[in-house]
Amino acid sequence: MDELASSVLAVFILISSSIFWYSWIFKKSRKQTDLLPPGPRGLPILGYLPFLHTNLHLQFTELAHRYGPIYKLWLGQKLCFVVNSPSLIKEVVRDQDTILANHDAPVAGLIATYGGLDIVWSPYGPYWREMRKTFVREMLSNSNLEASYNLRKDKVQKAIRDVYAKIGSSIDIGELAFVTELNVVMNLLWGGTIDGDDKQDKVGAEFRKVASKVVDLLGKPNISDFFPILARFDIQGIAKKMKNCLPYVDGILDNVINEHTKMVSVGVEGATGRRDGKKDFLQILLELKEKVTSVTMIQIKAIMMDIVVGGTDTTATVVEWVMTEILKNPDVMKRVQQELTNVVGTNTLVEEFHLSKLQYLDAVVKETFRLHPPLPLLVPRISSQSCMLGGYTIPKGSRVFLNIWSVYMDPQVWENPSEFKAERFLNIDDGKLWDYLGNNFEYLPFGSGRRICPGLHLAEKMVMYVLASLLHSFDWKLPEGENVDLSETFGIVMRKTKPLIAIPSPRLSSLSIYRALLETGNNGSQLEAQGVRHSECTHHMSGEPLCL
Ligand code: HEM
Repeated sequence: MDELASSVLAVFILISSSIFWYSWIFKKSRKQTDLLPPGPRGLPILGYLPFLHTNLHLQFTELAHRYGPIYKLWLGQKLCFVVNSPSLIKEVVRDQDTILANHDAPVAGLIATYGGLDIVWSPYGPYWREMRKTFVREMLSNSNLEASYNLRKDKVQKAIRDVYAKIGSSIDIGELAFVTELNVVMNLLWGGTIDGDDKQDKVGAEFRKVASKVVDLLGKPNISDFFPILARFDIQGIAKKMKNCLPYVDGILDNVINEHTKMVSVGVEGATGRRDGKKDFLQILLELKEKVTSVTMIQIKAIMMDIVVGGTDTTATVVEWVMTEILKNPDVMKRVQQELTNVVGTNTLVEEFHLSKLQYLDAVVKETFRLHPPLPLLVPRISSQSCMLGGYTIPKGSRVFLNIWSVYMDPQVWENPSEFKAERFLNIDDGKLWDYLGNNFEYLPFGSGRRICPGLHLAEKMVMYVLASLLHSFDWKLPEGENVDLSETFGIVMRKTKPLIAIPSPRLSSLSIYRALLETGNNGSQLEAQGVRHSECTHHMSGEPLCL
């Protein structure tokens, strides 16, 4: 009933605002017609909104074939531009980088980040610069990433134990990847603060529930974003739902922060520094707050939200797509595993120092980023002033989509673009940069320019580490009679439509896994409890717990 009432209200407001709206567009377009690029026509008031398909990146690429490398379209009240070529993308992120440096913040995103106090949605300026600098220098510096390695390792090894306990049964790879990446992210955030797997798991489970709700709400198209004039009516109730989530997120973050403060006040050993080489991000942020009094607790929480939302679904989705491509191409699986055997051996588990030597796996991940980019339109930008792009005017306040999908599918740029071919990233003689740093405008999975993803080095480590570990410890196959399905669904992150289900079998001998897990700090009874058994060992049969 509520929904019906608000829809009727919406229609009424739509009609009454249409007269005002029409005259506004007319005035605007009359002023700029000559300089605007071509683009598809839409309906009055609604623009092209009713014609949008679910998979926006595919539709935008089809439209590029019709209208060229830059075109315009109205989505409700918003004038949008889609750029589709490396040279135009370069114009956005280099030549016009200050004018187009803002991300176009959705209503739900602003609510989730305490009014846009985070990095993703703050406008380009001194506040954003300070927050980003803090994030990159204080939390994601090489030394801090090194210091937090144990926090990643704990959770990746937990994933190996969990998979080992399910040998021979069907596993939802997306869920495994999401839980693992979220555990890794949460351990990085506050793993040194909350000691003990049980306590961490409890906070993790609470946070997982609310984090997936936040991510889902962020992915929903919201009328308020296309008709800011209607935002206060919140027709789909998305703002209200997000506001309802916030106290839960806040409560969890407050609890963790209080726990930490308590540890410091009662003088728990190492609470203000590193313990066992662990230094979590919360520790770094709270130390920073002591040093820089202008940093507030709300800003700390907003940064934590960026890390959870930015670092989980994205990395987990890539892991699931890589596993999908590997299961579709058994030769690729064989070659990846051969490389793992050569680099890591068969008696030890993967460690992060191995990753830089896994060149073929790196190429497989890069090719997967190209064929299944988590953000095929990156994060849309908004013009803070009127500017020129490709010879056309981009009026102030327009939304600009950077369609990297159309570049990835362009046969002029990539030979046989729809084909999975990891080797193209091994060809170091072509004189091009095939890294994630955003300087090659033909390949930009993490964006480019001053807004490039600051979490890219951490993301690269997390994706490679989880994949290498899953593929080194286990062989994977599809359930009997199943085929690999490649369909995708566009959203805040482009996910697989149908979850990938696969069955693990041990690749290393069980004794090797058992020994390796023990050597890396896991305890014997914990392994036994989770079903990791050193079955070749006769002592095990006689019940001896530590027989190695
Ligand atoms: C596979 C994983 C990831 C992908 C594909 C990805 C992709 C992106 C992209 C495309 C952007 C926008 C860049 C632009 O506008 O040019 C971005 C921004 C951002 N990402 Fe990531 N990201 C990933 C992981 C992470 C992680 C792990 C974190 C945090 C630890 C993170 C935090 C952020 C933040 C804070 C921004 C906003 C930067 C700003 O506005 O200045 N991301 N990311």
